[in-house]
Amino acid sequence: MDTKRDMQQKNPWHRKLIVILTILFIVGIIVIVSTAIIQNKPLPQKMKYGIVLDAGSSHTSLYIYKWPAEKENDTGVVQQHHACNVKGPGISSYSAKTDNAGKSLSECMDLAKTSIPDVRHSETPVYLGATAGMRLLREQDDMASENVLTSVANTLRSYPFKYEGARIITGQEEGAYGWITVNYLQGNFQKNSRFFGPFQDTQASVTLGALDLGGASTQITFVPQEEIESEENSLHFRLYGKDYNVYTHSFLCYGKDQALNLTVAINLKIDEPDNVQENPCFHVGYSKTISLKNLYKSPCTAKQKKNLRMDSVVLNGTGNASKCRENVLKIFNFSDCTSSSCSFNGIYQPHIYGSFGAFSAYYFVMQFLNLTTHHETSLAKVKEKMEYFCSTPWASVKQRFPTVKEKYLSEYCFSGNYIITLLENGYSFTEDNWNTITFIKKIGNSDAGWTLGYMLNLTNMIPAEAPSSPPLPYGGYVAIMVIFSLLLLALCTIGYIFFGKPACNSQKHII
Ligand SMILES: Nc1nc2c(ncn2[C@@H]2O[C@H](COP(=O)(O)OP(=O)(O)OP(=O)(O)O)[C@@H](O)[C@H]2O)c(=O)[nH]1
Ligand SMILES: [Ca+2]
Repeated sequence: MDTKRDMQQKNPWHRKLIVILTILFIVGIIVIVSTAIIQNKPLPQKMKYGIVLDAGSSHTSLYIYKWPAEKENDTGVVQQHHACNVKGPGISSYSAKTDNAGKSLSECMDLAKTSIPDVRHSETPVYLGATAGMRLLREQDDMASENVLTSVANTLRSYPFKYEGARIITGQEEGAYGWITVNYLQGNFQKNSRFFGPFQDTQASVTLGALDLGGASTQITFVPQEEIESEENSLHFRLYGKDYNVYTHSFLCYGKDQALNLTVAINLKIDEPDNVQENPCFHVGYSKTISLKNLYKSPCTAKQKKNLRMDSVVLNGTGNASKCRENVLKIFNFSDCTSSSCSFNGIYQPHIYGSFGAFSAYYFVMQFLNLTTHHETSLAKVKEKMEYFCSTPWASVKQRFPTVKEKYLSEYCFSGNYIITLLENGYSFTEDNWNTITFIKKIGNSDAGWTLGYMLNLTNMIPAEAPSSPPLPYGGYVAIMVIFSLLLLALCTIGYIFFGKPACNSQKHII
């Protein structure tokens, strides 16, 4: 009995109960904290997908984008998942056999079907946007352009995706969406764009201008320092709570393929001896016969049509970069400016301002010519390199680059000189601001181009206002939970030490 009483005095039942309760309490806290942490841990994310087909003048590309479903409106979350180059020419080349335009897309569309999970197919939007090649075909033959669009639409509808339309986008849209793409990918809209009470800065963040050089048209888009004078070149955006006034212009016929045709046509002399044109934009030893029917077929060159007795002309390269630029310059008209400043052909352009990203053919050409590292390459150096490259005989060029497609290789001399002329004489870039241009293909994993901006806009993924509060990052959440539970534990221990013991003692007395 004494031993039992001793035991009871040493280890009274309520003391045991307190210990058990404390253990249960601590275990409970651990369970609650762990559950809360696990619940808040980003679960395997549900991804959404979108498909955009860029039906350009020279070829069609299909882009698949993906983004986490819950973060739809955060900037910078949409990424390129996959890209596919359609075999064959652009859809406008199928004007005589319009059924084949749709068929040409099947291979890439089949690929899209396998690269997007089946369960997502029905909710995945698919858009086709056609650019300058189709704008020209519509000018030439409205019916044929309609038939081509019907053909591609029928093919797209035959897939399990959510068909959202096939249309010719305007040059203004092409410029605008290219600008949105590069700035979205650069994260420029995100910078300082969260909404913190009434003090949000509505001043637009610094953005990157967009230079796009296609086969049939070219776009320039940027936020100028001065006010934009012409409404038709002006875009107003409110993105993430900031206002942007953007200048854009698309020059139809000034893509590099149409510009080459235009340069040949303008420099063609009626009394060309033996139907031969000495052409400084091609290498010495290079010779190419072009049919005049083809040359004048496009609305871009139709106005240049001369009364020639011959059917074709032979272009014989003379390989001279500065003479090439003199020839190219003739396709630009620098008179007839009715605004305070113009680029060319009487088109208003504010002064060049800020930094630029130049993509598409700007990149293909400058990358091949090794002229993309502009920080070391001045405009004078670029011209010097062009002089050397163009004067290299065609046989040597071919020998040096045996794997490069002959069509591309033969045109780099023209293309490089065209790019210099367009940027320097057309848009008024100078030696001083040449280094503000970066030649880019991709930003992160995504290609620079208008397609991403087009999809972001059509799926309403860029909100006008900034998200109201920054979400707590996962790490921060874990830290807060741990600190909170440690505090609770400390309080518990203190409580037990100060109040638990006297309570035990007093109970001891009672018993
Ligand atoms: N060197 C080189 N040239 C290319 C390559 N891909 C396309 N091009 C050429 O670059 C020019 C522009 O190509 P894109 O930007 O695809 O033009 P596009 O979208 O078809 O034409 P637009 O409808 O005017 O935008 C065309 O003359 C193409 O033939 C490439 O990989 N290397
Ligand atoms: Ca293009």
